[in-house]
Amino acid sequence: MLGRVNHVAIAVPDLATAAESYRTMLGANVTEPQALPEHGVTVVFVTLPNTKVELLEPLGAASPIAAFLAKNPAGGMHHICYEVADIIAARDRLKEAGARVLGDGTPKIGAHGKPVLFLHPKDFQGTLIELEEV
Ligand SMILES: CC[C@@H](C(=O)O)C(=O)SCCNC(=O)CCNC(=O)[C@H](O)C(C)(C)COP(=O)(O)OP(=O)(O)OC[C@H]1O[C@@H](n2cnc3c(N)ncnc32)[C@H](O)[C@@H]1OP(=O)(O)O
Ligand SMILES: [Co+2]
Repeated sequence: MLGRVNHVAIAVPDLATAAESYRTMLGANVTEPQALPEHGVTVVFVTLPNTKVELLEPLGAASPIAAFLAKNPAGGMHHICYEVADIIAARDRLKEAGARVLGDGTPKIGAHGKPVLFLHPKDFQGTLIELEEV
């Protein structure tokens, strides 16, 4: 069911500082900020030869990452995104297996313009999983 790792996401308290650190300290190629109010985050992507790193900061008062940053004020690894060919089939298989699909189960359009869903971290070894249909 799982394809490539599309991205690994790091929640950060300040996106500009984090992006600059990747550019100057790590010599990385970092995209410009993308505000995604429907997700409650602003993101940049660090482009790598084999995958991406998504740096994200809260956007708006109801950001889903606010509680995470309250617990991890310096930031930290937030989620891993796996690619799937058919997100509805993946969702239904996971629900059948007893996994909690977050939200109402309807995929949202993610940062790459593709449908995404999230799976509860408590069902996957303490790791928040995002699925992106490619
Ligand atoms: C940019 C768009 C898109 C893309 O295209 O890439 C994105 O990536 S958007 C990214 C932001 N959106 C989301 O994260 C949506 C899914 N997340 C959620 O629905 C919530 O964050 C959550 C996972 C349900 C947690 O909600 P929260 O308000 O933090 O609830 P709790 O504080 O009660 O947490 C419950 C429990 O889970 C632990 N937790 C929370 N977040 C994570 C995490 N990222 N990784 C691992 N564990 C996490 C939290 O510590 C609690 O555990 P206990 O304290 O042991 O109960
Ligand atoms: Co993501």
